[in-house]
Amino acid sequence: MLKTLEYRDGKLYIIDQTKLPTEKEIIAIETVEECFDAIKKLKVRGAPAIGIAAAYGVVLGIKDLEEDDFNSFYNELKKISKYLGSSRPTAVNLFWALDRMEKKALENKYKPVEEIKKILEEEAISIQREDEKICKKIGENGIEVLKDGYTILTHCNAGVLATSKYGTALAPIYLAKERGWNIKVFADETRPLLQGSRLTTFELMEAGIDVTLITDNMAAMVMSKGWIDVVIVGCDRVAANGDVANKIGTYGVALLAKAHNIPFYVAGPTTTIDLKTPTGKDIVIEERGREEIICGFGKQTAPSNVKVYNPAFDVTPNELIDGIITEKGIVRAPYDINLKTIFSGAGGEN
Ligand SMILES: CSC[C@H]1O[C@H](OP(=O)(O)O)[C@H](O)[C@@H]1O
Repeated sequence: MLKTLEYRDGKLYIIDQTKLPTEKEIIAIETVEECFDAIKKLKVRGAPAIGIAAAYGVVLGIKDLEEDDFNSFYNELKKISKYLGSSRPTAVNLFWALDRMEKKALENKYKPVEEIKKILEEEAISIQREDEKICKKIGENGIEVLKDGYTILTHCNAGVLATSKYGTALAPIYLAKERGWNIKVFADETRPLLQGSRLTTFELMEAGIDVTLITDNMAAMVMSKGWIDVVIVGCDRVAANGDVANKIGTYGVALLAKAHNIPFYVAGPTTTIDLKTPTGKDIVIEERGREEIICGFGKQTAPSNVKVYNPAFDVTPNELIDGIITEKGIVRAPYDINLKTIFSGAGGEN
């Protein structure tokens, strides 16, 4: 299985996902600026992977700090955290990971700064290791919505490349394959950055899983033919009422699934659930550059001065979602109650 991120000898190694599928280039990230750039340019991407990378970004940013009193050190750490947090606004895992690193520093405020740096390095490693276990659990919980012989449609990439391992939406598919089930996948190409055609097809084929690439505007026809048994997608932020921000186009896929009576599931760790954000209307949607649409991957496909709107995410209202597959179980409606329940540790199928 691919390894999206690896921290060793004080450097963060990532697959540069902007080069996939034609080049599998591993790059070393040695500074917080390089980490910011990698997240901003989607060299590393996907909510959990962004959070893990940002945690290591804090480690890289503090390693050469010379402040030896806690308050000065902590002020610098907060600046580094704020800087990394300005890279992308929608995936809540980024902010969750940064908050966790800040809290860890505060918990150890009476220790020597050099010891705190070591503790924070260990905290970032823990975040990555925990994500591996969480994604495996999402796979185990998510397999409940699959059957041997099923065909799944997915959008964007919520696989290994978006996490530390296994993925979220793709985790149940990998587990089904391990169990010897006959599983097929239709992957939306997912314009404009083509995470589906560049990344999802790449990683599923590497794993020997039957995947068919379709353009985004084919999903309706494929569903109308009865070829899809279930839709599973990832998530970048789940609001307290169960509205979900995910890659642009997800909302349309959810509407199509409803129209064709196809179950629609979202998969993600509880670190992607944001109880502080009441509804999907309150989620900040990242808008990206015009060049991604009019000049995607090197070919100009529109007049250079055409007006462009390029939101990287959209929001799927909770009423279109049959369940949210987490490491603590599958959360179902009423989401405003049941999302709080899994945070109270009660967890499990609702
Ligand atoms: C497992 S989270 C994956 C999630 O993140 C992707 O966004 P991006 O490629 O812009 O980082 C997409 O929304 C996926 O569903």
